[in-house]
Amino acid sequence: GPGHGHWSYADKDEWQLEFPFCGGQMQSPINIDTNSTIFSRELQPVVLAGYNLDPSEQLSLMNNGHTVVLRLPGSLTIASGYPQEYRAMQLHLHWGSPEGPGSEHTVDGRRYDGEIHMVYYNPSCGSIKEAMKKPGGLAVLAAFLQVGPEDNVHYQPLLEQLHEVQEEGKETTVAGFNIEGLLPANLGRYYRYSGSLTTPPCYQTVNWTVFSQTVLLSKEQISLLETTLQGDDDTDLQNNFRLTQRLHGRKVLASFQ
Ligand SMILES: NS(=O)(=O)c1c(F)c(F)c(SCCc2ccc(C(=O)O)cc2)c(F)c1NC1CCCCCCC1
Ligand SMILES: [Zn+2]
Repeated sequence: GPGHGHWSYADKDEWQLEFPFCGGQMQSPINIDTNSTIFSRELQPVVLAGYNLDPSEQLSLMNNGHTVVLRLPGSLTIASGYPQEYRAMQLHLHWGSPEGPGSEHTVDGRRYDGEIHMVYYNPSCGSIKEAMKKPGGLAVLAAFLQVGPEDNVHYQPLLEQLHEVQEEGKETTVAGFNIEGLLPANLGRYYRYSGSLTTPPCYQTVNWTVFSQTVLLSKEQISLLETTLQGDDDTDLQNNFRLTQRLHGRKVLASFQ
């Protein structure tokens, strides 16, 4: 609850008492109504640079009580798809439970099993702390996770370490791997809109990209994500998604017709 700066997905209606931006008019996530999106030929395919990390590189993986976060080197950049330069900060996941799906964005009212967020900052906005408070200071590449017929080998380096960070606050390291493999193959078909962090402090400074093509993981991999981690006071870390927010007149662009 409000007052001591700590928040949970259980009291998401009270976030705005403590974090005023959470009650703003440019909040995320949103439902993407595919009949209302506007095609924009300016939206070029997203091109990523520097993502095939050498196994000698050690990345921090941490359970921060709200999600599992993989810290990313700033050498990972978005080379195209945005007019500004963006450098990677971290990636994290959102998921549901064995009882139901847990993506943050929805498409035509459909919630997917999970969602990956790769978070970037615009270095011309200064430090990360300054960038996250400036419009366009942050960019998030989002992709939906969906149950498919077989294991997704690209997710194994992450998922096989989850048991090492089962408790809140636990941290481990993951050897460098091909981070781009965590995203869909087709980075040319996406939705773009201006929104916010989906967690307090809900800064309205995020340039969102939501890929149309989903990422397929096996049922066992999705189940591992849903049943391994613990949040506060040893409760299962599940359903770590915020409900969709009103557009308040915002337009959602599409890179495809
Ligand atoms: N979907 S999202 O991108 O808004 C998002 C979430 F939904 C998230 F739930 C999270 S995790 C909750 C926020 C948090 C808590 C602890 C720590 C820490 O101990 O270092 C850090 C962050 C989370 F970390 C993020 N992304 C973060 C937002 C907080 C800080 C801004 C820069 C990194 C992006
Ligand atoms: Zn997120």
